[in-house]
This record gives sequence, structure tokens and C-alpha cells, in this order.
Amino acid sequence: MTTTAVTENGAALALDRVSRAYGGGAPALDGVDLVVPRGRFLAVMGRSGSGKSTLLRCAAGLERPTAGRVRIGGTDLATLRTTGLTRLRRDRIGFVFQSLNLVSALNVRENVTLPLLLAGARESRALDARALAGLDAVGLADRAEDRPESLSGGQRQRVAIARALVNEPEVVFADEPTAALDPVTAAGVLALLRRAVDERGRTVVLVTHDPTAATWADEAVFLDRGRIAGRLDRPDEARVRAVLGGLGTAGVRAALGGLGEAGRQPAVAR
Ligand SMILES: Nc1ncnc2c1ncn2[C@@H]1O[C@H](COP(=O)(O)OP(=O)(O)OP(=O)(O)O)[C@@H](O)[C@H]1O
Repeated sequence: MTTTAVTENGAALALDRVSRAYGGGAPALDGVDLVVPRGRFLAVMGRSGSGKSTLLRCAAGLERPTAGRVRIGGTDLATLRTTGLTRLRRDRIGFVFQSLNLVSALNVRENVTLPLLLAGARESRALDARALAGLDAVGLADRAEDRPESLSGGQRQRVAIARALVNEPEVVFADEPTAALDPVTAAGVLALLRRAVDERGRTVVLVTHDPTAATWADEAVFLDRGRIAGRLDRPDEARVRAVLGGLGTAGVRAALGGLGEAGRQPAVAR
């Protein structure tokens, strides 16, 4: 995907000067502007404590920013009360977290069906068919009746992806979904997110420390002390490592400056 200046209109996700402070210290997020067009895979990177998870929680409506505006598909989250926000998360967002575990009392198929049931769907045969199609897409149709505990970590994350996609969400938020996986298994999980973007037009926001994981994205943004310090279009591992290594120093400019237009122009910008 080429670098484009994108307006907020029609974006899957738009953050407008979003800040989040906890107590009296430096803000965890400090005036972040970000627009993610539909059908884009975005990686959010940065050192530990740079604000990645805070950004994701604010963007996904799990936490309210202290300033600024978040919009999902044009809906301003600030206009929603708690129940409206819960409904939006349930109906329009998919989550894949490292620690957001599957419900152990339910089998794999039931876990994948859960978002549909919570959204009020009733026709159980149709739901099962959707869950099985989702499990088939992640290569786990044959494990549908098994308990999550009997699956490996990578298989569980694949179930989590099937569950996150089952209600065709506008945005999928993934927070370090591959952190506990070996590189080959991690690649399999990231390939599924990539396919959701390429084949189903989903929008994915992935928080990761891992430069290899970021190469699956169309674009990487780098946070430093709650601010966006840089962006890379079509990130490759060497450039990602160079930017990460330079964060907080003039080196980040050097790392981006040698990259031509793709490095200089905001790839997700207003
Ligand atoms: N609930 C909270 N209460 C107080 N401070 C918080 C809270 N959540 C985050 N912070 C602080 O905000 C800053 C950013 O944290 P955040 O978890 O967003 O960073 P991160 O980049 O995701 O880090 P990591 O890569 O280590 O997960 C940190 O200084 C952290 O201590």
C-alpha cells in the first residue's frame, strides 16, 4: 500500500489530539493524532512505557482519554455513555490480547460464538456455522468441540482471532498477541491478521515490541513518551530496528530521514 494523506472521513479509526494522564505525572499519551483508513494493518511500536497499550485502550473505548477525541467509523466515543460504549466494543470491535484468555468453561466453538450471542443473535445453527467457518479459516475446525486448555498457546491465539473476527468488526485491536509464541507460531498468527486485512478488508491495529511482527503491517507508528515520534510505510525489520534504536534521540530523525518520502511523509495523517 502506498503512502497517502488520508482524511478522517471514512476512516476506520481516528484519534484527534488524544491525551491520557494518570495522576500528576507525565501523560501516558500526549496529543496523539492518528488516522487509520479501512483495510489497513497498523503496527504501534515503542519502548516499554511509551504509551502503546494506553493508546490501544483509548482507541478501543476501554478507557476514556483525558483530552481529545476518538472516533470509530465516524462515531465519536465521547458521545457514548457506558452502555453505548460497551455495545460499540461488543458489536464493532474485535480484541486479541496476549492475556485475554478464552473462557475455559466453554469449548472452542462456543468461545467463538460468544460475541454473536452477546450481540443478541439467537439462531444457534447459523451461529455454529459462522463459528465453524471462522475456525476453519484459522485451521482449527477439527478442534471445535475441544476445551481451550487442550490447545497450544498458538492454537489458542488462533481461536482468539477467529473470535475477534466472527462479528465482522470494523477494527481489530491486538495487544502483543504473539509475545508468548515461538517465531514460527507467531508468524502463523500474524499471517491470519494479514489475511483478515487482505481478504476481508478488516482494519487491524497491532501493538508489538517485535520488529519482525511489525513487518506484517502496512505501516508502523512509533511512540516515545506518549507522542508519535515517527512513522514507516511498509516497515521492514532493518528500518524498524533503526527507528526503535533512535527513539528519544536525534537518531530517530536520521533513521527516518534516509528513507525518502515514505519515511518523511506521515503515512497515516491528517
Ligand atoms: N492504569 C494506570 N495507572 C497509572 N499509570 C499507568 C496506568 N497505565 C499506564 N500507566 C503509565 O502510563 C505509561 C504508559 O504505559 P503503557 O502501558 O501504555 O506503555 P506501553 O508502551 O504499552 O508499555 P509496555 O510495552 O511495557 O507494555 C507508563 O508510564 C505507565 O506506568
